[in-house]
Amino acid sequence: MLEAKDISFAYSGGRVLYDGLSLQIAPGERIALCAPSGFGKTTLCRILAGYLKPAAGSVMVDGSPLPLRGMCPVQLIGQHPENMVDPRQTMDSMLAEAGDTPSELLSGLGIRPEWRRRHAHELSGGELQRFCIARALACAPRYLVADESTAMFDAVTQARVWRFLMRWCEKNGAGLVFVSHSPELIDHVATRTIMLGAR
Ligand SMILES: Nc1ncnc2c1ncn2[C@@H]1O[C@H](COP(=O)(O)OP(=O)(O)OP(=O)(O)O)[C@@H](O)[C@H]1O
Repeated sequence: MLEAKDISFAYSGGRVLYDGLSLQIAPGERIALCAPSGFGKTTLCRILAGYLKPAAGSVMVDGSPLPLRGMCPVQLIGQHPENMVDPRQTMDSMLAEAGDTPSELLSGLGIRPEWRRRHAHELSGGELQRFCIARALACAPRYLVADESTAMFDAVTQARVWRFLMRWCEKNGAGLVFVSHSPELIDHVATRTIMLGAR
């Protein structure tokens, strides 16, 4: 179980985004996080994956806090892949950090072999995002957090990537938390919806 317990958070000088927020995500669930723009969906995604520390409360996986180092069981796929990679690394060396990347991950995400020798600036946003997704999955996470992660793809690629992600989660018993502004996508993917700010 991925559990956020009594989370409170405000950016320095900003308003309180949550005060005592709790949620639980079971393995195999696919949760859509919904709220109007600016309510703190991205911030919550970053807290759930250990990128931001809440002012109060905790994030636990199966009763243990997220590890301070080593592979995190909650992997974040962000909105801006260029912020998630080291510009000095080729895609192959970036992937190597996650250990061996199974070839079916690369083929399933439509990654072409010739892209692997390139640096981030030599790829389109969508091509780079496929590597970020591959790296996240190669870490064998228990939970995936996808923050508007497919908005840069054309409709066909978006459908292909979601089909792949849903199958991967099902096969590996992983839970998924995702943010999207598309009601169609939420309808298609989510097993449950959480409204941020709902009382
Ligand atoms: N690093 C930061 N420092 C200060 N304030 C921030 C920072 N990042 C985000 N904010 C503010 O925190 C609030 C929540 O931002 P967040 O990106 O989490 O919202 P969101 O619900 O994901 O929005 P959107 O749907 O537009 O992507 C916003 O008002 C934003 O301006």
